[in-house]
Amino acid sequence: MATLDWDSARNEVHLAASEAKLIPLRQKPSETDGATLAAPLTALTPLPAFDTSSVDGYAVRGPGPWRLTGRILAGQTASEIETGCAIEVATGAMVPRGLDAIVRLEDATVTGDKVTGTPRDKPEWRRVGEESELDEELLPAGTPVTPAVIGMAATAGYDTIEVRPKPRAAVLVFGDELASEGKPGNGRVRDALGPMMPNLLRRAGAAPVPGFCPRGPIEDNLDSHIAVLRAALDDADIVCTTGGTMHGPVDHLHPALTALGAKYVVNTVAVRPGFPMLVASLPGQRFVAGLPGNPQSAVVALASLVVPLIAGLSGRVLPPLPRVQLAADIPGRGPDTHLALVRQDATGLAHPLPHTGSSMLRGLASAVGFAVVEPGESGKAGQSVRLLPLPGGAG
Ligand SMILES: Nc1nc2c(c(=O)[nH]1)N[C@H]1C(S)=C(S)[C@@H](COP(=O)(O)OP(=O)(O)OC[C@H]3O[C@@H](n4cnc5c(N)ncnc54)[C@H](O)[C@@H]3O)O[C@H]1N2
Ligand code: MOO
Repeated sequence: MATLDWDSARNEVHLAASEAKLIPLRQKPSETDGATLAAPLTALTPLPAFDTSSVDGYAVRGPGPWRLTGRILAGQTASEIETGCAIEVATGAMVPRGLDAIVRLEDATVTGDKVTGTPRDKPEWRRVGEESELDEELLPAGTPVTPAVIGMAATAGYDTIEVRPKPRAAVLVFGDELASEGKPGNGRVRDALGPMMPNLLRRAGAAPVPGFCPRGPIEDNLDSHIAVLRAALDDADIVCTTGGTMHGPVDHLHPALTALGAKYVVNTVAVRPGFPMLVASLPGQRFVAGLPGNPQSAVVALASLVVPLIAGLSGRVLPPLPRVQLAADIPGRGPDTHLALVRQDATGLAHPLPHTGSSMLRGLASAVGFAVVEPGESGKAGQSVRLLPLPGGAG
């Protein structure tokens, strides 16, 4: 399979994942934070569902003074008000039919059962259907569920809503040279990706699979790779592997994928760093994302391909990329897209960071994301470019 340009690779992954969208579930709104609406949220009643007082005061009909005949508290039902009468109403209460105005508590004088006062110019109650008509679409399918969406669903009277869950993700770390504790040295490096990737995936909207987030370091032989991939694919929609994407003596990812019957969606991308990144689909609507071993390259691959994978499986659009203005020049990388680490200052200007080698994490740790320098171009100070956000990146 030929190397794809960076935008095509993202689109291909999003398309393949959209065709394998996760099956919707019905859940209580409060349990759906981070999921995605599988169907439009429509108004089950007009909103508000009844004319509702927006102040504490007196509903009145006809010219004053008015005779105080009753009280309606929030939660009670209201009938009609007669001419010449006043009914005390609380904020949030249903207003009586036929009212002309509401006189605020602080604008009213009550003497015995007589109410006088002057209503304000604007009506002091919310009209039925003011926010939405019955059956109006409040939010489209594909909307990410946030706490505000949960509140909207509850307000609209939903006991359950139909959502696609967060894709379940596993992380398999390959590399016999990796140590899980202690200081690096004597040919061994600390595993940076095992601790980092599950947290990045969580920030990117996936649900880490217990026991597989991370799993590793996995022994560098083909049988171990096949066995652990098979086990992870039982429980995960997305299995992210780190390392072994090349064809060195102990790089077993490609042969393992072949043994499992995987089909490449993307296999290498014209982007620097991170070009050996891949996404493959497996039977049962499962995906493997092969992230290169160099730590920054693995993160580039996650932001480039796994974020669209999560979006597609969730039934969301490919997240549009914001734009930033560059504070300084950034070199291009010939025919490849260059993803350059940047931090943003308080005015929003994007400053290129030092320590950008693909084996380094120092620049990444201060980055908001990657400035996208287009193929064949270089970035110029003052230029507006796309920003690939780093999930959970520095603010
Ligand atoms: N002959 C060639 N060799 C390499 C090329 C190339 O074009 N021709 N490209 C280099 C680039 S660029 C990358 S990126 C890597 C990708 O290699 P792999 O995905 O097979 O990764 P590994 O070889 O397993 O590891 C690469 C590097 O990263 C370190 N590593 C791996 N995992 C971790 C981890 N969890 N935490 C910290 N560091 C990790 C590993 O020790 C290696 O130094 O291929 C190049 N080679
Ligand atoms: O492509 Mo590598 O991922 O530059 O380090």
